[in-house]
Amino acid sequence: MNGAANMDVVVIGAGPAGLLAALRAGDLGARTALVTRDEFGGMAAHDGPVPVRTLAHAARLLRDARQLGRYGIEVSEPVLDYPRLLERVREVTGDVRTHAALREQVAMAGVTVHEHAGDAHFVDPHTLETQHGPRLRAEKVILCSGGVSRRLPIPGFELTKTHSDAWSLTSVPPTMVVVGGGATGAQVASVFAAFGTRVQLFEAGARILPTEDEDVSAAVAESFRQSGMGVRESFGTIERFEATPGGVRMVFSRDGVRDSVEAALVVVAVGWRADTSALNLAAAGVETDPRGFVRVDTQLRTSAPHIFAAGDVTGRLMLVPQALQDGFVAGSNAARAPSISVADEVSPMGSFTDPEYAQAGLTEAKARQAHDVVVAVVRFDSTTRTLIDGRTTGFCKLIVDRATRKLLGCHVVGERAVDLVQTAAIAIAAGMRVEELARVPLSFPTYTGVLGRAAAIAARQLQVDVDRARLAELL
Ligand SMILES: Cc1cc2nc3c(=O)[nH]c(=O)nc-3n(C[C@H](O)[C@H](O)[C@H](O)COP(=O)(O)OP(=O)(O)OC[C@H]3O[C@@H](n4cnc5c(N)ncnc54)[C@H](O)[C@@H]3O)c2cc1C
Ligand SMILES: NC(=O)c1ccc[n+]([C@@H]2O[C@H](COP(=O)([O-])OP(=O)(O)OC[C@H]3O[C@@H](n4cnc5c(N)ncnc54)[C@H](O)[C@@H]3O)[C@@H](O)[C@H]2O)c1
Repeated sequence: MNGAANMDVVVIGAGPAGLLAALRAGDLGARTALVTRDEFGGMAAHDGPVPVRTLAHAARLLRDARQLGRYGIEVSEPVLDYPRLLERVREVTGDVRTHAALREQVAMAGVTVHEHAGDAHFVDPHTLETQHGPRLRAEKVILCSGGVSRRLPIPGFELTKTHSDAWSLTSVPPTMVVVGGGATGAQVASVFAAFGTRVQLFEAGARILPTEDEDVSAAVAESFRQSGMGVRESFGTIERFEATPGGVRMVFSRDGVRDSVEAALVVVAVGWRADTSALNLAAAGVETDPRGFVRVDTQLRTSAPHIFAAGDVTGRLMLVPQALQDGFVAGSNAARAPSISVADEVSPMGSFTDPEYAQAGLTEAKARQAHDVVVAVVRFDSTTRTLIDGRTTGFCKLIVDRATRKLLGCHVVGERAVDLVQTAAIAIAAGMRVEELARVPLSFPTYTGVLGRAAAIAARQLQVDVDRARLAELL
């Protein structure tokens, strides 16, 4: 109709959720089209984890270089050439794009891909138009349009930046205020502090990283402060932003007392909202929840029965592995009668700050709400590998159910926290008892060994397998 190509399934957005949704629908034999505003890979590949992790890697290299003297290696003070670092970021995102296995698989599944199509929007519940691409008629639609930084309705907000502006800076700013101490804000603050920027991190809530275990928030804040970063929690309410000769001033107040802070750059990272403004969801009868995310049921069906949604646009756990799982579920359910649901699986997550932090399973506070728990903590200043590497900041905390002896949660601050926590996630997913984990002869001396030691300490507290567990306590 009206020259529109007829498809069984149209997927909007080629981030991780959209790629998996299109691949799955194509694999199941549905005539599938994938339309995306810009490039294949979405925010994840071009503006999120891949480029930000590249900046974080540069920050790590600087840290490592500054440690060389401790190991008898004399070099001059490292100097960062920011434009060259951005070249490296472009090279990495290009390589990831070229080698993305999903591109080939999507093509092999017979999916028609429309890259750089501009914004897609609904004309009616089954018809979509794109700015630069085709008009499509779809039996089923899967919304995978991701999210964008939340804006604050505050005078002068247009003077502020987001993490995305890192890609267009020509040099490292001398000073920076970061507003919002969640995963994005903490990462931006940590990376630019390592690059030599004097950073002040402002968090409205009582602690930075509010979804992490309380001990993790406290330890990361303490490390940030020790490194010279200003960390202001419960700082009050922002009144306005103003331009100054040297940058931007943020005026805020707390308990009736007005204060201000000024920096060359103010970066705001106060959360993520669904990227739905261009979609004209009203024409399709798709409802959003009070936070503005697309409302879905466990089979990822929206309020319109033939339209599904997956990934960040739903506002559930906003991470790449979850986007991929969502994509699989939505692609399966769109291509055939809805039959599978999103599972409530253990979701390891963490961030590449200095120090790194990561979690799998429940925080201690949440675990205590429903379980009688045993908690074992191993500090990084007492374990062999961390001492060898001179990385003695941090800890590994294991939370175990006293009755079942199963692992409920693992929280790590310190070097390689994100990798260490993966092993805990495997143990949690496998339903291992803590003494079983303590018995695994982990390699020595390793960061994962710290987890073995925490498991051994917990087993001793539970008085199980005490003699064998003692072996792991050497790690
Ligand atoms: C700074 C930062 C760091 C992060 N680090 C990590 C990390 O280390 N690990 C991790 O797991 N997660 C991380 N995340 C989160 C992760 O990037 C997201 O959870 C993930 O990208 C979500 O995938 P998605 O497919 O839902 O959406 P996206 O990756 O956002 O893709 C959505 C795509 O849809 C397109 N689109 C939007 N609207 C339209 C339209 N109307 N028409 C056509 N196309 C449209 C967009 O242009 C985009 O290409 C990070 C996020 C940020 C911001
Ligand atoms: N490494 C990673 O895995 C990674 C990195 C970045 C983002 N992400 C994902 O992206 C999503 C968005 O992350 P985010 O950090 O942008 O948002 P977020 O919602 O996780 O954190 C926003 C922070 O800003 C604070 N805040 C809110 N309003 C404020 C205000 N007016 N002034 C000061 N502070 C205010 C909040 O209390 C919170 O701490 C998260 O779900 C996260 O999982 C993941």
